[in-house]
Amino acid sequence: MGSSWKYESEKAMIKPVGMTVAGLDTGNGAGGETDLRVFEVLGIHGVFAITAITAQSTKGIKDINVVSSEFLKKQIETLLDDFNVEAVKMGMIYTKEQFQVVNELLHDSFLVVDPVLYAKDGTPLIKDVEDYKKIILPIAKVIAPNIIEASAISGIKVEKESDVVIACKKIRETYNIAHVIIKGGHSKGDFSFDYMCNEEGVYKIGYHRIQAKDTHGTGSVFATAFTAEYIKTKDVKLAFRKARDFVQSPIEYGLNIGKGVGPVNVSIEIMKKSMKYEVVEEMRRFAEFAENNEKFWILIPEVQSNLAHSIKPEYVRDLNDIATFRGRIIRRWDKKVIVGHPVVFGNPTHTARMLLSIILKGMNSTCLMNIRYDDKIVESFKEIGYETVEINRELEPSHGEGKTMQWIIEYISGEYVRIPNVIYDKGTKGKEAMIRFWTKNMEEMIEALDNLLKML
Ligand SMILES: Nc1ncnc2c1ncn2[C@@H]1O[C@H](COP(=O)(O)OP(=O)(O)O)[C@@H](O)[C@H]1O
Ligand SMILES: Cc1ncc(COP(=O)(O)O)c(N)n1
Repeated sequence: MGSSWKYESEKAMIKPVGMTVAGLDTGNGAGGETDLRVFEVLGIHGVFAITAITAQSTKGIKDINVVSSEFLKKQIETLLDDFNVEAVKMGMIYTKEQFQVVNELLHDSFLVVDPVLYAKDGTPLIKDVEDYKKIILPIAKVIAPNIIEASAISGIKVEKESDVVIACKKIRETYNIAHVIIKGGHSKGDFSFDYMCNEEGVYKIGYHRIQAKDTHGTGSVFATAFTAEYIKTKDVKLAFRKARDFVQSPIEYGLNIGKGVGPVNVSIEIMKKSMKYEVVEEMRRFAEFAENNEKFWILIPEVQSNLAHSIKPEYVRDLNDIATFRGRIIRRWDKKVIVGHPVVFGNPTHTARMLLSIILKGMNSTCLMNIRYDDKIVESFKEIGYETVEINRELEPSHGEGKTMQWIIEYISGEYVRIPNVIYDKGTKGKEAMIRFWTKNMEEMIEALDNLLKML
């Protein structure tokens, strides 16, 4: 090694390439630059031929500067000359001359068309609509209108489920498009249903409709995710399923930025994954602390302990965002403490449930451990400066397994503005007395327990 080491360039990476032909949204909520982010998140190298620059924010479109058809042609030719473009997503495209360029250069491509007739604020994003229908639609392999666009393209007013299927079939037959997807974001009901119809039949996918304000870009994200998944699998049905699944979290975690309709949160899932990795690392650090501290066994009750640790509280939605040790934290006969790896998310333990309830009450909490009940331990927590609260388990109504932790937190939050960090009960028939201790982060958890153990 040493000076003889050299960079192994043979290991250079490759990625499939997808193209977006779209407008630029200066507010980065929809349009081509959002498509590039979707491609990136889904493992595709995105390239972008730009049709128009919109002066746009969450408040809407103020102006449009159309790129000449000659320059659009230059861009697409330049990209096709160099990259192996496996599929093309098309969003905003404005003039008849631009349609002709696309027809000339991309008629053989796997073209996924998002017919963005109007932006959310009502601004037309396609000027020469009749020419668009004649020139662009017949070369599309897939088209993905929302119900308003589907009505305009098919001439059938799409309101009920049966209208969707009729419009789907009519668009398919009129323009000879292999796969027509009608998106249900603008319809009503508890579920947002999307339909795809092709030669083989009609497929319907429904996800819970999220009561969301910040939905700018849903259509761009769906069509680009579809294109990316098609590039990876070459399977239209699978791409439809995966794209639909992909848009749900970005809508759920929509960004409340700007004064209008905020953008959807494209990178939320990779962000959550990287937060989960940090959680795993911190759990490992905790395990080392617990196994190496000679007095740690003092804290472990008969039922054994566990530590629940979550990603940042504002990102927590359910138990899947909270980790625990699958094998708990165990005190052996010889007082040795063993941490039962692995770290798992979504395990419905008491500690995870209680942490979730505390987080959902708005506390800035990410760690919770259950600790053996002992007067001395409670007193030591007080001495360190933590607020404590005693719960009388006799007051608990009968509500079956799995509800106790939620009940405890409901009960406390009825009495306290801020949920105390130390919550204990002296047990009841068949239930061991227990202390539950939460902190804002792992740093604080380890420091507090270290100090506590020095006092015992
Ligand atoms: N409030 C919502 N809850 C869940 N899914 C939604 C919601 N709004 C839109 N979607 C989904 O987002 C995708 C884009 O749909 P839509 O909003 O109809 O498109 P567009 O942005 O073109 O108007 C579809 O898969 C649709 O089901
Ligand atoms: C450049 C550009 N392309 C597409 C849309 C549609 O997006 P939405 O339907 O979310 O407004 C947009 N507003 N701007």
